[in-house]
Amino acid sequence: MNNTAPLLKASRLCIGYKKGKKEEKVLSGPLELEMHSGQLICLLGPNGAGKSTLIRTLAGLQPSLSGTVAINGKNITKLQPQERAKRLSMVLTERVQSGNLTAYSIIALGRFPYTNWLGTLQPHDREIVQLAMRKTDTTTFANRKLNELSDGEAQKVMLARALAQDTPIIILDEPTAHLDLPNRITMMRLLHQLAKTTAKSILLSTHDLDLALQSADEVWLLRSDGVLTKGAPEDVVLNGTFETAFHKEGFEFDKSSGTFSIHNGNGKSIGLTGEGAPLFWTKRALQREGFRVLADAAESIHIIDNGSTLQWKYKNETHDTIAGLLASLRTHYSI
Ligand SMILES: Nc1ncnc2c1ncn2[C@@H]1O[C@H](COP(=O)(O)OP(=O)(O)OP(=O)(O)O)[C@@H](O)[C@H]1O
Repeated sequence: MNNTAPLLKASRLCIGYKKGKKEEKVLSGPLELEMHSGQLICLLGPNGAGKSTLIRTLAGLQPSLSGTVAINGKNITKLQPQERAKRLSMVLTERVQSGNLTAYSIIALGRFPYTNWLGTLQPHDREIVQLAMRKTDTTTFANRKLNELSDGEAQKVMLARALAQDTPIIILDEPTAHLDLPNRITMMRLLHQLAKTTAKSILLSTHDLDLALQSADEVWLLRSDGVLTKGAPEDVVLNGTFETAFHKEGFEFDKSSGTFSIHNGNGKSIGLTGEGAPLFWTKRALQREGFRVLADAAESIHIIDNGSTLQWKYKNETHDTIAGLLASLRTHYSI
């Protein structure tokens, strides 16, 4: 429980679309949601569940079917655009049509709620823009035009713009979508640090389940049937809610490693004893071969770690490599 007043609060919120005059397509609700200072929240769910719809509704970019969204206790629909822009910034996945603007100009636009009608930047505004560029690693392409940047570079520019806007709430729709793995990790680490060090409240939607489980303070799991469950990442994994939200025939979620299995089982089970990295990687190899690694299996593999060497004992055989162990298992199990 968080006892501080929420920065953003949704009450009895129903999200979806109007189909004609009377009919509604309700995607989820009624929802009770809160975003608190210092929190990084990851919104997860399968394709089409309604993540973007929820994000747009919370940011006031699309109307709710019913219920309210309040920022600092004030209904978002009653906030003047400039007032709202000082409290909430938004990063969308789609590329903005920027004409010929440079990355710097786009990032500087983040200061618009604070500048005069001419958009003149004061030294203080320029400092914030520079800081946003340093944090997002966009300084090197500041003078390049946005439409000449890669999708990943453009995405970093849009985050820099949101940072320059310097709002207590930041909402991002799939900010890691176009990034390579190192940049995805950097982005999630940056957002996590921002929430902690600047007391911002950050909500993002993502399909990067592993990174979300590692970095979120809270996850919101939106299932295809519209049910939304909230909790600490570790709680939703251990109580099975996480697995249920992504349940699909032929997929298996391994709670001990926090990963989905991409391999079809061969119907056989095997036991495994060992520790640390050798245990983790041996289990991965066995799962790739289609084995279910179970504590009560009839036969077991034992990993012997002598400090400088590793060995895998199976029946009366000893193997020096995982490849050797797997070759032996294939022979024994005729797989
Ligand atoms: N303008 C619209 N009018 C009616 N239905 C819409 C509209 N936009 C989206 N939808 C539908 O709403 C549902 C949720 O879409 P949404 O984009 O919110 O899902 P999502 O969880 O963000 O999906 P993804 O992970 O694929 O990005 C989908 O069935 C989609 O077809």
